[in-house]
Amino acid sequence: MDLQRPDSYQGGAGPDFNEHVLHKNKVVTVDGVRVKLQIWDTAGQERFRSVTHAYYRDAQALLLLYDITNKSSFDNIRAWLTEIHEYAQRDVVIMLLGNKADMSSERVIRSEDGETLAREYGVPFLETSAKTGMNVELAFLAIAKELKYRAGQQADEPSFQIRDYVESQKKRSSCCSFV
Ligand SMILES: Nc1nc2c(ncn2[C@@H]2O[C@H](COP(=O)(O)OP(=O)(O)OP(=O)(O)O)[C@@H](O)[C@H]2O)c(=O)[nH]1
Repeated sequence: MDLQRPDSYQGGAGPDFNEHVLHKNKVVTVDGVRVKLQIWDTAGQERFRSVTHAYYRDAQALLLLYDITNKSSFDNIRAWLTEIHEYAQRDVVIMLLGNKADMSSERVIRSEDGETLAREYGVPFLETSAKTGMNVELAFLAIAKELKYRAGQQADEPSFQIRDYVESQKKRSSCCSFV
């Protein structure tokens, strides 16, 4: 399964474009099936928004990250969700991630605030740390499971609920960092 590069991308958006959109592939094994995710890491800055529209218009899934030590990054999430509703596919899989969970001494956004926001928009929520790896694999695995489920959905198959799956699997930074 691929998160495809948008058709509109012809490399013609100028040099800034490539500097601010990082592309990586990640292969996740879901129930014995290898799922290839094409990941586009778009810059969050306002001035690159016109570029990012093209990316999330064709995306199958979007991971929205804020930094738990940075209130404005959290406050910006609502604006991103509004943009997504305007430009992304109607059934795009969205996940909210509160990153830098390892930096508990500098935390300004409580885990509950992330959970409340995610609940309001009906999206799964995880706190992650790119530094320690906490919940990072889980985030990609949950997305891959959801996309694989959608691609091969059988009428008699029990439905996969990404929010329930994430809730059952997640590790909380407050209690289990030694696990
Ligand atoms: N401690 C800690 N540092 C992190 C974590 N994730 C990213 N960083 C650091 O935070 C800084 C910014 O990381 P970036 O990945 O460039 O952040 P970004 O939000 O993608 O930045 P833009 O793409 O410019 O919007 C870097 O110094 C990273 O090493 C994390 O989970 N924990």
